[in-house]
Amino acid sequence: MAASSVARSATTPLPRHVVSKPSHADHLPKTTLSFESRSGRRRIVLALASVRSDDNTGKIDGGGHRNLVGGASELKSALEDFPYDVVSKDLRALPRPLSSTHLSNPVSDGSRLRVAYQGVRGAYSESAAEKAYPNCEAVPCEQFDTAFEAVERWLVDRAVLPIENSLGGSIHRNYDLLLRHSLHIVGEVKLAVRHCLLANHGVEIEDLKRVLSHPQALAQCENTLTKLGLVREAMDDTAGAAKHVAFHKLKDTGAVASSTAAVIYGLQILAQDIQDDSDNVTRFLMLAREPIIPGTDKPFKTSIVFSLEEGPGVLFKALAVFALRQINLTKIESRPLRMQPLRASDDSNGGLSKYFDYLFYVDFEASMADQSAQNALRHLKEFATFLRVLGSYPMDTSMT
Ligand SMILES: O=C(O)C(=O)C[C@]1(C(=O)O)C=C[C@@H](O)C=C1
Repeated sequence: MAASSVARSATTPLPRHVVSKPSHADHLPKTTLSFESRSGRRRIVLALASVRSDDNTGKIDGGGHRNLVGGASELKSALEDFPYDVVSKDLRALPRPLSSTHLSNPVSDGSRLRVAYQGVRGAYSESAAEKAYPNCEAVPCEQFDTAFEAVERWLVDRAVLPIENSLGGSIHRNYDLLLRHSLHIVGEVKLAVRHCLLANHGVEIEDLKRVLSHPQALAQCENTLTKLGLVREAMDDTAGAAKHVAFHKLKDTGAVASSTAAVIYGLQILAQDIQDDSDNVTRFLMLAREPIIPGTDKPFKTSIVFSLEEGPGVLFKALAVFALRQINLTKIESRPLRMQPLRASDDSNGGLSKYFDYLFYVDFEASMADQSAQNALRHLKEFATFLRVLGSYPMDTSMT
């Protein structure tokens, strides 16, 4: 927290109520009060237990609760309860993730490409954003939806979000959001994910009873965590789990996260490479407001989503449009058609059957600039009830 002070004036009264409650991912204490300087430049955030700011005498000093001058006694005692000293200066200086409430407040210095990712500093998604866009300004977002919205509202230029992992499988939420939003896939990036078991200094592996992490990360370390007999608890992201363990100085709880998160949050690494397979790779999508012009100068991939009529062999027919043209499919995923998950239809026995309705997401190895890809999609359109091209983009052919 900065050491400047903000005086209270008649025109800028202190807020009477709690400004925001932290989300599951925000492990700063229970309540956050924000104060803005009159110039609007400096924002001071006090994170407290529940406080009424009925102080009408003094000023709040941003240097910390020990410097609080002339404030309400309630505020003072609340600040005393707040475990301030568990947070290092660096930890407090970290950017707070964007939440949907921040989305009406655009900030940009206009210089570096701003790239949204889900999680807090030290998340694998941050590394993926930096790999996809070297020298970018990686912008943390609380949720996947927030990252989509941040691009749509021009708060950031791109988003980099996980879509599948070689051990844990698909990140279904992002498949659903791809359809709900109108962003374009402009690239992909693969990241080798090497998980560590982190804990506070002085804690031994035998002391641990629980472990916190992102559900995908917990799933990728299933064997190790089972062997250790640890109770798993889901958090919004791996680095958020590390931050929580550090902030609360937990002694019986570890986190599954990256070695970068260990450094940022001052934790020790109890075990390295704890994922079930050493080849653990997450594929991330690069998303933008505008599509890129597909080329043929390098290997391209195209991602589409479609739905089909109910009937024998329709999915076979849909996939055949690619096989007929020697186009290789790299991924197929089906998701419930949420607007209309069940369809009633006359069945051959004269009754009324109910079918689940699906959306099919397919990635294929061809550029939309290739005639064969255009022909395949024209063919598919003849019987698909819905078809959207999500993007045609250069393949990440690196080994990670
Ligand atoms: O929690 C993180 O650090 C993330 O970046 C999220 C995420 C995911 O959603 O799959 C990304 C990569 C790993 O597969 C584990 C977790």
